[in-house]
Amino acid sequence: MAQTFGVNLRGVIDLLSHHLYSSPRVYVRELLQNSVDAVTARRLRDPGAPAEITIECPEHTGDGTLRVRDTGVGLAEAEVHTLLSTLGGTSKRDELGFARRDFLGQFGVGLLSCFLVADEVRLVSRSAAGGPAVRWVGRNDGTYTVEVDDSARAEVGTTLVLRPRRDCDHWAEFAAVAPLAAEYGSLLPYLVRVVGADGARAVTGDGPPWDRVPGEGAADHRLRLLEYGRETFGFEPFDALPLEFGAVGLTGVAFVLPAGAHPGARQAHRVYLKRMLVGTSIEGLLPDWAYFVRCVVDTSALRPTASREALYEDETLLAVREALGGHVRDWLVRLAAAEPERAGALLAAHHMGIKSLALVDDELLGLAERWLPYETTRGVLPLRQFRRSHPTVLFTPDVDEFRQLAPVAAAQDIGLVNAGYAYDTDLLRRLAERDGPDTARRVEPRELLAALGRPDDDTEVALARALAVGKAVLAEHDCEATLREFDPVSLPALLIVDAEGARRQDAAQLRDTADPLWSDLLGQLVDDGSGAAGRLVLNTRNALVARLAEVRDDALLESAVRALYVNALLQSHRPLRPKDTAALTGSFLDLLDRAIGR
Ligand SMILES: Nc1ncnc2c1ncn2[C@@H]1O[C@H](COP(=O)(O)OP(=O)(O)OP(=O)(O)O)[C@@H](O)[C@H]1O
Repeated sequence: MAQTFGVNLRGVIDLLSHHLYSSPRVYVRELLQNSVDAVTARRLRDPGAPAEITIECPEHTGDGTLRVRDTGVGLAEAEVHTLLSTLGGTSKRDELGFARRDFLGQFGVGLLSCFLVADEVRLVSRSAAGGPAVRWVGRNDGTYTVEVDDSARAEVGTTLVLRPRRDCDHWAEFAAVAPLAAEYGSLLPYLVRVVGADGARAVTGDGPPWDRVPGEGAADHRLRLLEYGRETFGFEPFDALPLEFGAVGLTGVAFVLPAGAHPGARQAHRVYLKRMLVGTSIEGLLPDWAYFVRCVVDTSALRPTASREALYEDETLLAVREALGGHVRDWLVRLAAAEPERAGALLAAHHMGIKSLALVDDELLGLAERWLPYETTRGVLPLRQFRRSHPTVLFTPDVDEFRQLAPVAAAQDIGLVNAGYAYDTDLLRRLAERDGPDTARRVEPRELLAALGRPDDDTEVALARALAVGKAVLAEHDCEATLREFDPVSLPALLIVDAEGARRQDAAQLRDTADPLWSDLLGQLVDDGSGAAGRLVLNTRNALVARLAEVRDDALLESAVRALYVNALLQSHRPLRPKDTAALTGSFLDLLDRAIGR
């Protein structure tokens, strides 16, 4: 026979009240929300009914309690049992169990948040549907009492009373409650007042601050939005984009950050659901690439999690995210057309997000090409400008490789673009897909070698000996020496290592240190390749290299070639292997010794 689960009430209440919510502060929100929903329910039947919610703090009540009074729909005796005293019991779901769109609550647990600050909650209520007034007392051990007392309350509505535990006194004080009520409820459509020792303070105002007030011009509205953004987020917005999506009942405003935000920075949006604040650092409202935009929105379509501290990740949230992302993107495209200079500055400030979007969006690809600055051999330029002088964009997918090759490439008038930062290589590949394979191509280091001139025969003969000695020395480093004449003359040697060669070098290094099993495997990798991994290109235009022709002492030649090799290796920013470090120390000390000894 099927049996039903037993429930440890105290445990469940403790779980829901203490572990669902992140802070006791939310009890203000939950009580406010219940009163708002009660007023809404009453007004659905009687649009002219009063709509007032008053929170009276202990400074006003004088007996240490906090009271929340509303002119809502009230509860009859039977409802007190089924709704108020039943965990998960709620009047805010329809027959099919779906949350009703008019109401803020839906889970039937919010009232338990009172037990974050009090052990007992009292309530008196009179239902708009008629019947006598009722008193209810609920305790955190899961017990409650109900009594009908028609004299308890004359008007329709509800008053909830709680006496904070001694350690929670401060949560009920006016100084805590008024700011909390204002934070959560300032946009609520009914009058909400908090009463302290000095009288009442209304926390609700004129509705969403982003709404255009009657008679307000577009320019004034914009200035007001910018001011609101400044106050809310503490930065001077680059721009403010009004948001309005009727389909998901969303209104609000998006603020664009002025300077570069970190792409990994958390998106922190201020989100209201049906005019009640959900949180000030809600994530996931915009696509990741739009990390430089912060929104304040109110929506009726999104769902909160049970704690009401985050948004439920559902289809609607996906649709909202896509719609908001599209809006920001369209704004960017419009800005680029109307105010190109401004757009350029903005794109440069947020290039990471724009680049990631450009990978999947042709229009943004165009903007990125036109505006985003790239490091090139002709200086820092947008790609479109670079392409005017170099129809084929040759790029290096690695920053170090660019640093090493750029001076030589520039001197030969070969245009090179540094595509070593995030998204750059993929972006250039997308350009090539869009405009044809000749648009952009990864430069092969050996290609650069082919562009460097060969020295004349006399120079080759004069340096043949140095080259022969160098060959033996460099073989230890899996490198070959070659003579070329090129600019800049100040550069004695250039080390060209292709990716495949570098891989073999790494494998060889590992093989020397790895255990036998790996050594075998790595050995195959190393043996697969043909020829040396690197090429030390000696610049015959350089005076030092030219003077190697006069050196007769082989030991000195060896040290000189070693020193040139290590110097070129350091310039390429590649890591030094142990034998490279040994070559650096050995050649340096030998040359120093010779210099001092002379
Ligand atoms: N001030 C009030 N006036 C009238 N009815 C109320 C009041 N407060 C609570 N209730 C009734 O008690 C029920 C349970 O309230 P509770 O706050 O626990 O959950 P909820 O508001 O339905 O959902 P949620 O957990 O999402 O807040 C409500 O659905 C409502 O019917």
